[in-house]
Amino acid sequence: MRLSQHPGRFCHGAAHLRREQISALNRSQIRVLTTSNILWSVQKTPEPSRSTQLRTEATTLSAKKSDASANPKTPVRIESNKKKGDLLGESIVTSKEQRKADWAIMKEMAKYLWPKDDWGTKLRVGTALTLLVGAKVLNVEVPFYFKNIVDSMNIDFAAVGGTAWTVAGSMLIAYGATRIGATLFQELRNAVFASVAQKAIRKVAGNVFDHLLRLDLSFHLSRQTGGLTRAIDRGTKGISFLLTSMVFHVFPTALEISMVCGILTYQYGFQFAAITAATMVAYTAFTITTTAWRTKFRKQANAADNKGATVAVDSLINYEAVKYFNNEGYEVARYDKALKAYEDASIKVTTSLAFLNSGQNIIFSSALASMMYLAANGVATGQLTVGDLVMVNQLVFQLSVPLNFLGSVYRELRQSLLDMETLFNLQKVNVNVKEKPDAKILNLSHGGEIRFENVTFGYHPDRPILKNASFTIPAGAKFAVVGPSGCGKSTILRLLFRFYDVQEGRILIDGQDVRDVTLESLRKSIGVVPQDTPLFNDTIEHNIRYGKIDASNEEVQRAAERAHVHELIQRLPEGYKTAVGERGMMISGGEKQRLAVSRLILKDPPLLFFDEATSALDTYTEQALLQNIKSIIKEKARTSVFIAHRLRTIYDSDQILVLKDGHVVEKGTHAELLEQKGVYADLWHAQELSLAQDADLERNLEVGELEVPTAPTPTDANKPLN
Ligand SMILES: Nc1ncnc2c1ncn2[C@@H]1O[C@H](COP(=O)(O)OP(=O)(O)OP(=O)(O)O)[C@@H](O)[C@H]1O
Repeated sequence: MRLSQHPGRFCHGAAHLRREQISALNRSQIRVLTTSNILWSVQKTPEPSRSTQLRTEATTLSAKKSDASANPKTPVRIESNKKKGDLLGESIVTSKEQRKADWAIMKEMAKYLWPKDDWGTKLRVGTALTLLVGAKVLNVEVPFYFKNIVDSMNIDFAAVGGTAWTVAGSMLIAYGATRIGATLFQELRNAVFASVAQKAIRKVAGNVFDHLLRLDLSFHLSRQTGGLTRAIDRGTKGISFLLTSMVFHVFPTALEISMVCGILTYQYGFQFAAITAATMVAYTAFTITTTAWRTKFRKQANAADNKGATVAVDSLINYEAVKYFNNEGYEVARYDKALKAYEDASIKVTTSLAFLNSGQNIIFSSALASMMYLAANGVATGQLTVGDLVMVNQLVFQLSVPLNFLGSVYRELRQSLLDMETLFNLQKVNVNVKEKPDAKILNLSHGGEIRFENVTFGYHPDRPILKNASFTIPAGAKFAVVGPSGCGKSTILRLLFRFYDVQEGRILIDGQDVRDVTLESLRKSIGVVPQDTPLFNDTIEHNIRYGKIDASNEEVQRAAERAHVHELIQRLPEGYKTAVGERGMMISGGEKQRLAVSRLILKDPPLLFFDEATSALDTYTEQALLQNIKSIIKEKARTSVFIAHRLRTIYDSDQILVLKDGHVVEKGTHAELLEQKGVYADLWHAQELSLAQDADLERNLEVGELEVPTAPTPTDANKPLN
């Protein structure tokens, strides 16, 4: 059972909780509730304490997402001069820019067609081209045989005697064989070329994925997963089309048109060739201009498609939040809005396609009719035979296939280029946190002392989170960071891990600036148990082993034992093979935290960070796990940093740092801080008081009916509660 996050609502409602309702709560929940209300009032922050917040990752994720996306200054830089919306193909750019981008993509793709040092691919492309020329030559021969068959049949069979076979037999065989040959060559060509396109797809998709994983956290926090995956999907499909069309459509159609024009000129004079050439020019010009006009509808459809996918994925990821607030109708309406936009754009795409098809057909049919008129005239004047008339018809008609193709190819080509542009733009997103070319391997020979020197940092320049913060975490010490929610505790870890770089000051580990060492050695040295454990939609075993991919089953089990989760896993019907669900939604928050500790144990790093690592555990499991964490820290004298709201979990630290409003306000041991009677002392007393109350509450629960005390108001935060 979860309770209201709102302190005000809680104090109002809790007073009226009846005995049976209270009994239904588990005791640790009651304790957490009272503690958090006191904390809230002591800190005087408008936010409820983290302990009472719904701990669904979904809520956190969406909150951070909206936070990041709401701010236009999200630190994502894109090299191109277009807006961020371009990433998903949403903004309309000028045709000149578009052409430049198209050419860049074509050039890039040409590298995959003729890759340096890859003789296998070159051989395949060469063979495919030879087969293609063969198929086209055979194709152009078909009308010749047809003409000869018609001419040889143009006799009086009754007078001459014999059959069609004796008269036109060889021509019929040649006609059939040429047609079969052309088809075989074409299919063989497709088979030979298939691996070239597939290899290119694999390579580009792999590069994009690799780049995405290297991008900054800030990019991923502001990403729209649904739209992104859709764009990648379309982009990779576009690669295959672009490569195929570059080799099989543009080049061969040009070849076929030239051959037909040549034959017509040679056989029947320039008039025929002139009509063919004029038709080609008109056809191509019409296709290009109409397609350019239609492109904007396609872009709109793409943007709406991405939006729809984003809304759908976001709603499904946040399924629990949707249910908590009965917002199914709202989500469906949001999705429907995107679908409606897609519907409108798609209708425009289809109607404009009808216009394009009709125009192409009118141009082509007019040309065919004119040629037929010229040929019929020739037959009437005795200059041409009926076979010639048929041949002209067939030659020109045969052109309609590649031409029609060319029209749709151009259309699809534009579409593919658009989709691929999104894909290629993703590869251009800049990584802000870069490794220096001369970066060194982090050397921890001094035991892992961490020093923040005058560090100023804000996710957005106008809202600093840490302000000139300086402190030292001694090597091998147990160090704690406390302070009100949102004061920047987790930010310390993100900076140390170099998810972000500081704006001023520097962070040193054993005297080395984190910006001067390789990212790999830095991140390898730091182990983190985060607030919200990211889990893969796989088995428990896979998720634990993620700390050390090559760990043996025994190592995995040993890590689980030390994290106090082994027994629990064994009780599950499928044990270590139990699936945890998407983002670990099928296991509890406490189980997730223990899996995170198991991972950390397997990773075995020298510097440890625990960001509210035990906040979701009951007191008993928390104490047991903390004991084990202590032994892990001690066994190699590791530097460890604990971020905690519950001061009882960190009071025995070698040093405690109190942060407030981005400043270090106090530091010292527990005893020293109590002596100072400052923020820490207030928090400590408030929490102790609440624990005493919890004990009372638990005792009273055992003896009879009771009213839960209301939460204190901010003004009486330090007074004893009744
Ligand atoms: N990626 C981000 N982009 C913008 N602002 C952020 C981002 N991450 C955190 N913040 C903001 O920075 C501030 C400090 O965040 P941080 O997570 O360090 O707080 P915290 O002290 O660990 O809080 P808590 O105790 O609630 O975990 C918060 O106001 C938070 O909203």
